[in-house]
Order: sequence, then C-alpha cells, then structure tokens
Amino acid sequence: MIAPRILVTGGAGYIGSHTAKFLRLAGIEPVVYDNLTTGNRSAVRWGPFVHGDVLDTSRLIDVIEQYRPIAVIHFAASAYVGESVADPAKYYNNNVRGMLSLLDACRATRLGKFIFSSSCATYGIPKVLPIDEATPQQPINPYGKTKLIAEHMLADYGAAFGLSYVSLRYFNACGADPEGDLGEWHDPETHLIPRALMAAAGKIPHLEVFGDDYDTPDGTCIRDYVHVADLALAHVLAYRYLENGGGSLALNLGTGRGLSIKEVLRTIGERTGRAVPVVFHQRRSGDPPVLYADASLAHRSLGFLPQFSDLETIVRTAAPFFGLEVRS
Ligand SMILES: O=c1ccn([C@@H]2O[C@H](COP(=O)(O)OP(=O)(O)O[C@H]3OC[C@@H](O)[C@H](O)[C@H]3O)[C@@H](O)[C@H]2O)c(=O)[nH]1
Repeated sequence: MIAPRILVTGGAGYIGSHTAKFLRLAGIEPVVYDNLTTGNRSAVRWGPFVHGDVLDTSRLIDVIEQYRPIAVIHFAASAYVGESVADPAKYYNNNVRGMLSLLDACRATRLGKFIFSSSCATYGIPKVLPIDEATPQQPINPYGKTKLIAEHMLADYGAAFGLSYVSLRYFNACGADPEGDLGEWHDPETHLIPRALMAAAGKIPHLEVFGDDYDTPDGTCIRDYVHVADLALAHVLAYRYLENGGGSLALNLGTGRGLSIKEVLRTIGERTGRAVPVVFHQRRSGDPPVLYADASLAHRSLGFLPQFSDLETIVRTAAPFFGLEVRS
C-alpha cells in the first residue's frame, strides 16, 4: 500500500524537518517543498524533496497535482523578530503573500486540510497569564502581525472554500531530535538556548543577556520552552484530528511552565559542567517580560502532552550539536 502523503512547506527547516521525521514514523510520507534560503537540504531525509518557493503558486499546484497529498503543513516563512522590524517587506512578502499563494494552490487543487505554523508572537504583551487562546492577539512586531494576518486568511479561506485547519501557536521551540538525527541550525542563531550552548562551548565569547531588571523573581525574562519533538508530534496529532473530522481550531503549544533566563543558564551549567559566560545587556526592544501558555485546549482536542520538554531533556538533546557532553 502506498503511504499517504502530506505536503510540508519549509520542511528543510528546524521544526519542519523534525515534523517530517515524525510524520514518517506515523506512516505518512512527507513531501518537502522548500526554497533552502534558511532550510538545510541535509535535513530532508524522510521523503521526496522539491526545491521551490511558496510564492510560486503554479509550481505549488503542479507539485500538489503530482503528489496528491491529503493535507499541507505550512512552515515556510521568515521568523526573526528583530529582522521583521528592520525589513517588514520581507515578512509581508514571505509570510502573507506566501500564505495567499499556498491557499490559492489549495483552493485550485481542492486540498482541504491545512496545518499552520503560528506563534505566541501573535499575542504581543498579554495582560493575563497564562495565555489561553481567548487572549487578545495584539502583536507588537511585524513578524507577529504577519502570522496573525495569515491566521485570519486561513480562517476566511476555510469558511469560504470548506478548508479545515489547525493553527498551532508555538511558544519557544528548542531542543533537538532525541535520537540525534536532527539539530537546531539557524544562521544567524539568535535564540537563547543555542546561543547559551555556543557560549558554554567557547564558540562565542559570551552570551548577552538582554535585561536583568524585569519585574520577575530574578529580573530576567520568562518563557515557555517547548521541545521541538513535542511540537513535531503535535502536527501528527493535528492531522489525525482533521482526518477524524475535527473542526477548525487555533491551539497553543507550550508546557504551561515559565522559566527565567537564569534558570535556563543554571541547568545548562549543571548538565554540561561548563558555566555559561554571560554579559548583561540592556533590554532587547519588543521582548515581553513573561510569556507562558495555557495549553489545555491542545491537550483536550489533540491529546497533546509534552514528553520531552523538561529542561534537562532539552539541554541533553541540544548540547551534542554544539560539541558539548552532558552529564547523566
Ligand atoms: O542571546 C540572547 C537571546 C535571547 N535572550 C533572551 O531570551 C529570551 C528568549 O529569546 P529567544 O530569542 O530565544 O526567543 P523569543 O522569546 O524572542 O521568540 C521566539 O519565540 C516566539 C517565536 O515566534 C519566535 O520566532 C522566536 O524568536 C528573551 O527574553 C530574550 O531577550 C537573551 O537574553 N540573549
């Protein structure tokens, strides 16, 4: 029997490649469609690869007609908050026009199931914590705005053309494949945990900590760090949910637990035996002080329950990619 296929745009990227592996493990063939501007060809190992851009609607239509996927998972996007402030055109182009192009391709080919990579950045600075899906979405940077616009586009196309969808709002993705097949490769790398590991490994002189004067218990920002393998599995669960006739939804994917930067650095130091060299800097503009999810809706509707998102597992799986050994 031929395995069912899912089109995975951006499947050569960090969360996309992990998801492709989990799809394969679930008996689904991921057809990766990626322009390789930020993705890695070597991360495409679980199904066919098509080199293409999401802005190219006719090519998307050809690929969908060729492979006949039963659903699409859309990761392909630009995802640096700071860059989105400096170069909003890139974000409106890739994330909004890209979404429009893909939705038009789905409409033309009657591809009716869609899973979308959204972000906690769509919430901005929440007034109430934890953040549930009813929290007002008031993004404070162009990246978050483009993800929110794309969510609206998906909802409107869904209502008009009978497309069912799940928008997944990730909190802070981190960690690496528990079997060591895939890591986190961003260039440039801006995220806290990989940069802290780079500093611990001596690959950069130190980690800059952006602000220790926040109104939090230790003065540093608090985030909800969720392991990429837990996110990857959530996409498989989201597909199963749609396959079983589930209605369109937007869901938070986090752990419900907030960790401060200092807590993260302490665990990295303990696990690797190398203290992270740190220089305290002023706050980074646009950083909300505290973000953590109420992910109970994802638990109720998909059965989402993080298994890898404790900080020890995050560090243990990510550290080897930076040449660090981890104490058991
Ligand atoms: O070098 C660094 C990097 C980050 N940080 C801090 O660590 C915390 C986490 O920052 P990260 O850059 O890893 O992640 P962010 O919380 O900014 O956003 C992340 O999560 C939401 C996603 O949608 C975004 O794409 C992703 O960037 C912030 O408080 C940030 O200021 C540092 O102190 N130093």
